[in-house]
Amino acid sequence: MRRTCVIGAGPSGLAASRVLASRGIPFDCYEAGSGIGGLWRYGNDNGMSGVYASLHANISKESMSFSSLPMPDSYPVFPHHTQVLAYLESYAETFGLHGHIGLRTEVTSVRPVEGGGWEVTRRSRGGAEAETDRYTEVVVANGHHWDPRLPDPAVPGAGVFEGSAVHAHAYRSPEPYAGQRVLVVGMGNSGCEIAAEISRSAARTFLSARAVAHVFPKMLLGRPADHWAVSRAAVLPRFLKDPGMALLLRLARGAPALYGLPEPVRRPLAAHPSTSDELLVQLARGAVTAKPGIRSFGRDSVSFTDGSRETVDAVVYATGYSLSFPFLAPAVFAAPDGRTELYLRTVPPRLPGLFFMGLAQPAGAAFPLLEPQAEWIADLIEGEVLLPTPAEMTRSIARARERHDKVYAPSYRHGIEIDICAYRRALRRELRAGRRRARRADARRPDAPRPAPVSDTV
Ligand SMILES: NC(=O)C1=CN([C@@H]2O[C@H](COP(=O)(O)OP(=O)(O)OC[C@H]3O[C@@H](n4cnc5c(N)ncnc54)[C@H](OP(=O)(O)O)[C@@H]3O)[C@@H](O)[C@H]2O)C=CC1
Repeated sequence: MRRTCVIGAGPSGLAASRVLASRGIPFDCYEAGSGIGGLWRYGNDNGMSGVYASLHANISKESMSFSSLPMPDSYPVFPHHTQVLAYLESYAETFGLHGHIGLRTEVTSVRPVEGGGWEVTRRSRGGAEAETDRYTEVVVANGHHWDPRLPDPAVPGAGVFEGSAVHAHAYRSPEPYAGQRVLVVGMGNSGCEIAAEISRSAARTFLSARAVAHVFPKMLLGRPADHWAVSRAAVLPRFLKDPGMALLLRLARGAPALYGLPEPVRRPLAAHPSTSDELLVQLARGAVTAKPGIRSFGRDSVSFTDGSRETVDAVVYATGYSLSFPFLAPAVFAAPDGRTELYLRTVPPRLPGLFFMGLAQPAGAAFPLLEPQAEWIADLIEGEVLLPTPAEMTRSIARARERHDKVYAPSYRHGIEIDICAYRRALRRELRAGRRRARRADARRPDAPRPAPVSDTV
C-alpha cells in the first residue's frame, strides 16, 4: 500500500503534511523534538533551533505566511519568534495535522529498497527498539539552519585562544558578554544581529567580515525591505535591478563609510541580504567596530588581514550552517559544497520517491513557497504530473547552476539561494509540462512532442 513519510515538523514538514492531508494521501510525519515548529521553537529539545531570546523575524509577516493561512492582523510587521511559533501551532491545529505527527521520534536511517520504495528507521525517545517501515515516498523536510558550520580548516591559532568561543547556534542572550571584548565573525543576519545586541553591554564589539555585506534597513521607502523581492520591480532584469537596489540603499542609509564599513565588492542582490537597522546605529555610534577577515588568534587576541590586532575575551562564530541529512548515506544523497543535485530544488533525478522540501532560500518570502512545492510533490505522488527523464533533469540542474553562478557570490551559503519570482515561474511551467507529460503517457502517444524540463530557478 502507498504511504509517504515526512521527516521533520518545522515549516516545510508542516506545509508538506497539510497538502498531503488535504489530498487524502496516507502519510506519517516524524519529528525528533517534543513539539512542532522546528527552528522557530526556542530551545527546541531536538537541539536544532538556534533562535535567540530577542529574535524577531527579519522578513515581514506577509512573507512569513502560508497562502492558506495569513498571520493574524494583530501581529507586528516583524513578528517575534514566539509569535511565529504560535502561528505554526495554529496552522497545525487549523488543518488537523497533529494526528499525523509522531513527536519525539527521530528518523535515523532512510534507505532505498531494491525494486522501489524506501525503508525508514526511527527511534522514539525513551522507546527501547528502533522501528523500521517501508514507505513508497519520503519527503525530507529536516531544515537547513541547524548544523553549525565553523571555519574549516580552523583559523590559525584557534586552538591556543583561551577565551570562550561558540557558534551563533548556541547564542541565546547578550548577558554573558557584558563588559567583555567580543569578536563576532560573519556578516550574515546572525552576525549583524548578534553583534548589535552584544554591543549594548559589551566593553567593545568587533564584527569581522571576509567580504563585507550590504546592510539593508528593515524598511525601504516605507515598505518592509523583503516586499521588494516580490514587487513589480522584481521582474526587471538583473542589470537594472542591481544598480536600482544599490541606489535605493544609498538613499536610505548613506555610504558604507559613514559606518566605518568598506564599500562591498558584491552587488546588493548577489548575496543573501543582511538586514539590520540596529547594526547600522551601533556602528555609527562606535559601539561596533567593523573589521576585515581574521588572520590568526593568539592566547587572548585576534589579528586581522589588514594587520590590525585586538585583545578579545570571547568569540561568536556566526559563520552559517551546513546542509546535512544524517539519516541518508552520503553515497545516496549529500550536499558537501552547500549545493544540491535537485531538479527545481525538490527532486533528485535518480532517486524515485525521494523529495526535498524547503531547500530553496529566497531573499524574502520563504513560507509561501512551501505549499506550492508540496502541491507539486503531491501531484507527482498521485501521478497527476510526470517528471522529465533523469538525464533531462540532470542537464537542467547543470544549466540552472551555470546561471546561478553568474548571479550569486561563490559562497557555501548561496548554494541554495534562489530568486523567488523566477522559482515560482519555473514551478508553474513545470506543472504545466508535467501535466502534458502525464496526458501523453495516458494516451500512449509516443510520437507527441515531449515537454522540455525547466531550469531557471535563479
Ligand atoms: N531575525 C531573523 O529572522 C534572522 C534570520 N537569520 C537567517 O538564518 C539564516 C542563517 O544566517 P546566518 O547564521 O547569518 O548564516 P549565513 O550563512 O547567512 O552567513 C554566514 C556568514 O559567515 C561568513 N562565513 C562563513 N564561513 C566563514 C569563514 N570560514 N570565515 C569567515 N567568515 C565566514 C559568511 O561569509 P561569506 O558570505 O563570505 O561566505 C557570512 O557572512 C539566513 O537565512 C538568515 O537570513 C539569521 C539570523 C536572524
